[in-house]
Amino acid sequence: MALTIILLAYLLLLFISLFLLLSNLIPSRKPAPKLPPGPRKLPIIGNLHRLGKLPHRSLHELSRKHGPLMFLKLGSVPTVVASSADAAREFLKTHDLDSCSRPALTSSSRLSYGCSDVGFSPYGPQWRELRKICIVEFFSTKRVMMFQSIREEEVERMINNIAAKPDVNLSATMLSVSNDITCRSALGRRYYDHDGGAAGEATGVHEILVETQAMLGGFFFADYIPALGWLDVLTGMRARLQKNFSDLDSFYETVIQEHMSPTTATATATATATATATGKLQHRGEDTMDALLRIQKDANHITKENVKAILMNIFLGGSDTSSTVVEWAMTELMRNPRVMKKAQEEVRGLVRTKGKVEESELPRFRYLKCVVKEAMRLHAPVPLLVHRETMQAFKVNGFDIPAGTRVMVNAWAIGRDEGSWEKPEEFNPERFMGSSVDVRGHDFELIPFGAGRRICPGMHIGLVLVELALANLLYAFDWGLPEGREEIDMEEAVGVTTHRKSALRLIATKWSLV
Ligand code: HEM
Repeated sequence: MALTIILLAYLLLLFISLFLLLSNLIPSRKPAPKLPPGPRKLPIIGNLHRLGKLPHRSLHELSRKHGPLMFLKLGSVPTVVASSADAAREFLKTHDLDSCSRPALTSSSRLSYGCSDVGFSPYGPQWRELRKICIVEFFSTKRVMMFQSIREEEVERMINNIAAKPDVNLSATMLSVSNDITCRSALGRRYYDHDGGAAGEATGVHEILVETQAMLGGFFFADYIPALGWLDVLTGMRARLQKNFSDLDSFYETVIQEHMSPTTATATATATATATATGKLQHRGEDTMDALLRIQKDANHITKENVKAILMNIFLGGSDTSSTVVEWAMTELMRNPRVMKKAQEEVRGLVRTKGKVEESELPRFRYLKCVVKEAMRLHAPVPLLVHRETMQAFKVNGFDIPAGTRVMVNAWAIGRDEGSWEKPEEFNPERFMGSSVDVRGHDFELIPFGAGRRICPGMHIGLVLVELALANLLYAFDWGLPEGREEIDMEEAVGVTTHRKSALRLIATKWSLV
């Protein structure tokens, strides 16, 4: 009996030893992923404290130490940052399909009716369908041509306003012009009062959009440490977001009602082209809003929320970005009189006594195009592009990029990368003369519009507006600083789009050939 017990105990021990041995040989857990290098993380917040006020600059500094492919933990969110052309190519081309979704952030989700739009929608059938609709109804060459007269009229109006009041807040003026053009193209008329504010300051829907920008660039705990999301209520951010959402929603409702009301319907049907002095009704056939409502009526699954969310994309994309490029281009031209003179000579030499620059002339301005590229290289308007999220795990340069990782491509840092650019801090448009490097998403050292599946669909509209506005500003006026000012500061404001911190105030002197 005792022998049997000893034998059983021995067999049990043998079994346990074998089990332990085998479980050691066959690891039950996957090996830890080999993540790209990055700074040391703190408990709970990870690397959140390293983002600073201007994340594109802080991340650029960090990438100097940790390399162009860097891994951070922002709160509990795994994040990879690409800061060179090669690293960007990996995410926007080689692994574009694996990394072309968008994270659902607090503000973008709310303002896009739960990601019912194009810009913040996750990758999938809904995004594909809405993007296609937008490309046909707003971004196609046909539509861009249709809106040409609106752009030319609004830029001419801007030039006349400046001639009347030569002490100009160019930042506000440009924002108003691009907002007016977007409103007239997409909604059929202007929607705010230009002259209500001082010195070109905007009022009405424009103010709402400024707040929208602040919300999209604002910090929400819920986006990084979900367990602390309740702090967003205490900081007042939730209430601000809700107020902004309600303001935008009432604006969309007004526009929709106007487009559905019989008077507007008649105006649209008869395709009137009445440009009134007040700019209150300026329909030119079907505008984008009419088209979206038509599609919504025909396709049951396109909701009113989809329509409103797409409008938000068009407004944000259309107003803020192009004006930022002109703002920084003029800033750099003021700091570089040689370049200013050369650009003015080109425009004035080709346009001569015509009195204004029209869109048909833009292809002839080779140097001006270089100025625009150089301004976008040094001042990428959306410095971290729009954040992406990986859908699959994949490898980059031997490092693991897990699924669900947030991807930030630092276009601002790439534009200043010594590996891609000679003397990157210098504003030197000549670097593009005779170079094939372009902004259209093929040359990863210059990607102000992003690249790959999510590339900006409004690139063509944006570029035309920037070139038209800049060419007219350079043609019509000589520019100086206000009295007592010797130089222009270069500080950037906080936000998704990087504007100047202080408005660009300049004095315009009318130029004429005779
Ligand atoms: C100079 C002008 C502009 C610049 C620099 C710019 C920049 C960008 C960037 C960087 C992205 C993100 C690309 C990515 O994720 O890879 C983007 C996306 C987008 N932009 Fe623009 N943009 C401009 C003009 C416009 C205009 C005029 C519109 C519309 C009227 C517009 C509408 C959009 C939309 C809807 C998206 C989202 C695309 C998607 O996620 O599929 N943009 N833009």
